[in-house]
Amino acid sequence: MPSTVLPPFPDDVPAHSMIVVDFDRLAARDPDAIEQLIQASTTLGFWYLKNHGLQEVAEDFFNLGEETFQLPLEEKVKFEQGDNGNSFGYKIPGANAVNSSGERDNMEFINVAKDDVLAWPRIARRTYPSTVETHMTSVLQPFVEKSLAVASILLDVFNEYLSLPAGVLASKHTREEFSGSEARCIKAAASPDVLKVAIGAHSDFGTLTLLHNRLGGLQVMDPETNDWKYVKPLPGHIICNLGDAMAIFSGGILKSSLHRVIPPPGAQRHLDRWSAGFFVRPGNSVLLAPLTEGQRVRAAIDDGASTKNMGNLATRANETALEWFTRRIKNQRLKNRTGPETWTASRGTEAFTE
Ligand SMILES: O=C(O)CCC(=O)C(=O)O
Ligand SMILES: [Fe+2]
Repeated sequence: MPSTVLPPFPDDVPAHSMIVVDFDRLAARDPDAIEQLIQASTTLGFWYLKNHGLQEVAEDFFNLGEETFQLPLEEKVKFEQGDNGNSFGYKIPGANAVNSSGERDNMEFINVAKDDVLAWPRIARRTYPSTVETHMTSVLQPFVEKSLAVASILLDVFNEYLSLPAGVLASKHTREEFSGSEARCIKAAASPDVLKVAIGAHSDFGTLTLLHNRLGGLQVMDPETNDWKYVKPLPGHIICNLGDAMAIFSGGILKSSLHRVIPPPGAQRHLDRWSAGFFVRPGNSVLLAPLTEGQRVRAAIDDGASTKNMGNLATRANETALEWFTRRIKNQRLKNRTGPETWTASRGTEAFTE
C-alpha cells in the first residue's frame, strides 16, 4: 500500500462518530479508557484505537500484500483457500457471494494463519506464496506478535468487565491451540460501479478484529436506525471491532455489528482500496456458548437481556469455533452455492435477530 497522499474522505457522507480509545491508557488500566472501551463495545461494537504501536508493522504488511498480489495469477491460485471452508491462503476475486442472490465479490485476499507465523519455519497449517514465506520473520512475525499483544490487553479488560475468573478469555485464545486467527491483506480493485458491494454485509466470525484502513468504504449498520454509515479512516488510528464469538461468550452484552465494504466515497473512488487486519478467533476446540461463570454474563442470560440481541442463540450454541468458522467460510464460496439457503448457512449472530 503506497503511503502517497490520498484524496480526502468526503465530509458530506454519513459517518459514525466512533469512540476513540487510547491503548496506552487502557494498558495502564486507566478507568476512563476502560469506560470508553466498554461504552463502545456494548453499543456499536466498533471503536478507534490510538497509540497502539502497530503503524509500522502494518505498513510492512501492506507492502507484502502488494508484492503478493503482483505475482502471476497462476502462481497465486496454487495457494487458493479452496471450497472446503478453510480460510488460509489466497482468495481469488469472485470466489465469494456478497449477498443471498449469489452476486460475486471483487476482493483479493491473502490470509496467513497465526499458527503458521508462530511455528515458522515449521509448516503448521499450509504453505503460502513465496512473497509470504520470504517475509515470515521480517514482516509477519512482528505484525502478528504485536497484534496479539494488543489483543491480549483488550481481552483482559473484557474478562474483568464480564466478571470472569482471571484468564478465562485468554484461555480460549492460546498461542498453542490451532485456531482460525489470521493476518489478512485485502485489495479491492477500483470499480466503475459505485454501488458495487466488495464484501457483503456480515458480522465477523471470531472474537476481535484489528483493522487498518486508509480509504473509506467500510460501512457499519447503525443498530438504532438500521442505516449504513461509513467509518472514516483516521491517520494513526486502527479500527477495532468485536465478532460473533465475543457476542456469544458475553451472552449478547458485547456487540458484533453488521458491516460491509463498498467502493470508497467521493474522490477516493477511483483508487484501488487496500485494507489489512488481524483477526483474533477462539481455539478450534472452544465451544461457542455464553461464559456463565461470569456473574455479569449470567445476569444477562437470566434476565433475558441477551435474548433481545440473540433471539435463538440457544439453537446455534455449542458449535465449536472450528465448526462455526468452517460453516461460514464454506457457504460463502460460490462453488458451494445451491440457492439463497447457502448464504443463510454462511451467517453468524446477525441472523439471530432476523
Ligand atoms: O476492508 C475492510 O475495511 C473490512 C474488512 C472486513 O470486514 C473483513 O475482512 O471481515
Ligand atoms: Fe468484517
